[in-house]
Amino acid sequence: MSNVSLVILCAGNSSRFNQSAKKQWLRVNNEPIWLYVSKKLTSYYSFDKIVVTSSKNELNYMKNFCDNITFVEGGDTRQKSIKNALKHIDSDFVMITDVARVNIPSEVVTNLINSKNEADCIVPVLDVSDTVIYENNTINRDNVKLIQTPQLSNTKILNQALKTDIEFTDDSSAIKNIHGQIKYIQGSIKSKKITFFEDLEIIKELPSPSNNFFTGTGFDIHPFENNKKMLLGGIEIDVDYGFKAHSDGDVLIHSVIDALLGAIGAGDIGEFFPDTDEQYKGVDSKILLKEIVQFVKNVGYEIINLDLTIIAQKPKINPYKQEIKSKIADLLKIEKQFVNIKATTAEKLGFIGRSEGVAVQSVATVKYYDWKKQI
Ligand SMILES: Nc1ccn([C@@H]2O[C@H](COP(=O)(O)OP(=O)(O)OP(=O)(O)O)[C@@H](O)[C@H]2O)c(=O)n1
Ligand SMILES: C[C@](O)(CO)[C@H](O)COP(=O)(O)O
Repeated sequence: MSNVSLVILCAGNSSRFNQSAKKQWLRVNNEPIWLYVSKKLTSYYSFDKIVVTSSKNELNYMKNFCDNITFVEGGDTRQKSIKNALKHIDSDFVMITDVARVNIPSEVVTNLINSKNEADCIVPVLDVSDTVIYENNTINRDNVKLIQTPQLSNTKILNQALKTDIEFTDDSSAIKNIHGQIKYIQGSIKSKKITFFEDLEIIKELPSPSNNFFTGTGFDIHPFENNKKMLLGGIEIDVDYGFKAHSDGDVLIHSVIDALLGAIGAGDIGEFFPDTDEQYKGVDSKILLKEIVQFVKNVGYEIINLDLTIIAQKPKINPYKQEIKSKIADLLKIEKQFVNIKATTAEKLGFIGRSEGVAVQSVATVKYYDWKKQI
């Protein structure tokens, strides 16, 4: 046992990166950055345990990628995410890093490990080579250091240091606040963090996302219910019956959601919006689809096209096809030409043939967001 655990902080919103995909979900070949970073750091050193913090809605999805990482829900701030992660650490030392420092060199990790008994927190820093102005006055740049991650802390002392309401921007500042001992070691320009879109330059040497296309299928059925508004594909259908359901019953949108989740390997609609949850009672399915489209994009995909088959003895679908296409294209934020709708009866066979309900089958295709093309 090495007595050192690794925490990769990955629960941020990536708001300053300002792209449809979050920075932690950019792909290197088929690997999201967070997994790439985790594999890289664990190739340098044999950590006791690897903990990755995740935002609440990405936590279950992350678990689909590997079994040797403990995934922990992050908090509203970096520091709260660290506190949550520390609850899962039982080694004496913990190395904590930002996920967006993608190119950390092995020497930095080795130097941190080798210094672990020399202070309460070991911190890689960089000197500043430009002139520095602070509140309009030029100050001695030799006194200015840029603090990086990973930082290696004594777990007990870090836990103690974080028992505060003060929000620190890094672990060493919290430890310094309780008069812990800090040792600064040489950082690396290669450890620079991706914060803004322009910072993609940092990873331009890494392989592009793979050109793979991914497909997913969706299927949903709802029975009719009299005297209810019918919503299908996000539009109102002019009949005096609707669909029986926990939500608004939009069987087409539910099928599309499952196809999208299938394409990105994220399970099914019930895992995101359980039909036992009161908050989804009567919910507008367009809201659910918007949330899923956002999720698909956040975790690093672009939607290519959608092909739908509506199986209905009644109502007649043809008069509504164009309007449904426009609505779905708008919700998916793709061009209308990439949404296809087919309708068929069930030839009077079975429950659909007896006009008891409608089924919709969908196929969605997605590909990775290509960050390299954006540089
Ligand atoms: N509540 C939070 C906020 C941030 N982080 C992580 O802490 C690091 C801080 O880096 P930063 O560049 O600030 O990431 P974001 O918070 O995602 O970026 P932004 O501030 O632009 O939204 C990142 O690894 C981020 O995922 C976290 O785990 N939990
Ligand atoms: C921890 C850190 O990376 C050290 O420089 C930095 O403080 C993180 O800052 P951010 O505001 O979360 O980008």
